[in-house]
Amino acid sequence: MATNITFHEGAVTQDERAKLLKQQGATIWLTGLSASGKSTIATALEQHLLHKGLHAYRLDGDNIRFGLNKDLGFDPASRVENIRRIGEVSLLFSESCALTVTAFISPYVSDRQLARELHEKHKPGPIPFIEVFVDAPLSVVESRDPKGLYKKARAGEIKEFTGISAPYEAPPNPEIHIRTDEVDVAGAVAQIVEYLEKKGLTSA
Ligand SMILES: Nc1ncnc2c1ncn2[C@@H]1O[C@H](COP(=O)(O)OS(=O)(=O)O)[C@@H](OP(=O)(O)O)[C@H]1O
Ligand SMILES: Nc1ncnc2c1ncn2[C@@H]1O[C@H](COP(=O)(O)OP(=O)(O)O)[C@@H](O)[C@H]1O
Repeated sequence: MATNITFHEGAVTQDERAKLLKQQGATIWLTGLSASGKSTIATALEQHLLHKGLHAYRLDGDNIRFGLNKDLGFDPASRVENIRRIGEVSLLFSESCALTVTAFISPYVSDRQLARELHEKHKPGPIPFIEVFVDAPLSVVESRDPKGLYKKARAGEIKEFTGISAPYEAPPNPEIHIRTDEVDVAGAVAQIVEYLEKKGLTSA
């Protein structure tokens, strides 16, 4: 038996897509030093949103630096290109109405600003870009050192390591500022979810 297809005129608009999927997309852009808690918070946030029935998707080193961006290292030009591509990919996911959570150091203000502009100047309408500063002092992240990278960086075994021998430019005006040396993971996720709720981004 032939499948009955209903044809609709023209290409789907952003508003139609959001109505059909009962969800608006947004990019939740986590930035911070290595071991500040980006991946831990992004994973917990993704879980929370999915269990609320929302389409959430996390982009982090595991699915980007080992795939799309496996040609890139950690010199300044590579980091710029890394963040440029991630900005483009997160825009596509958010355009498809996902709540997209990115977890990259993204050390330069100018690159995060370019990612923001890509979302805010999006045609036919802006896509929310929410910058989240995942913040903890260097002394704290260095004492966490879950992968032993700070130790290696101090020993000179890793060159251009963020916070030790490469710069990290803190966001001067993030939408959300989380101090992970003061709040636990649940508290951090709650801070982001409250913001999303206030902006009407969590009502499926
Ligand atoms: N030189 C140097 N500097 C910083 N980080 C390094 C470096 N070499 C490897 N790593 C590991 O790569 C992770 C950071 O990748 P990102 O894509 O987030 O970096 S960036 O945004 O392009 O700066 C980072 O992971 P996280 O600890 O999850 O942040 C490190 O594990
Ligand atoms: N409040 C917190 N939020 C997130 N992670 C925390 C917090 N307190 C301690 N941690 C720990 O800090 C480490 C952060 O590692 P990770 O999430 O991989 O950071 P990043 O992705 O920024 O490199 C984890 O071992 C995590 O359990």
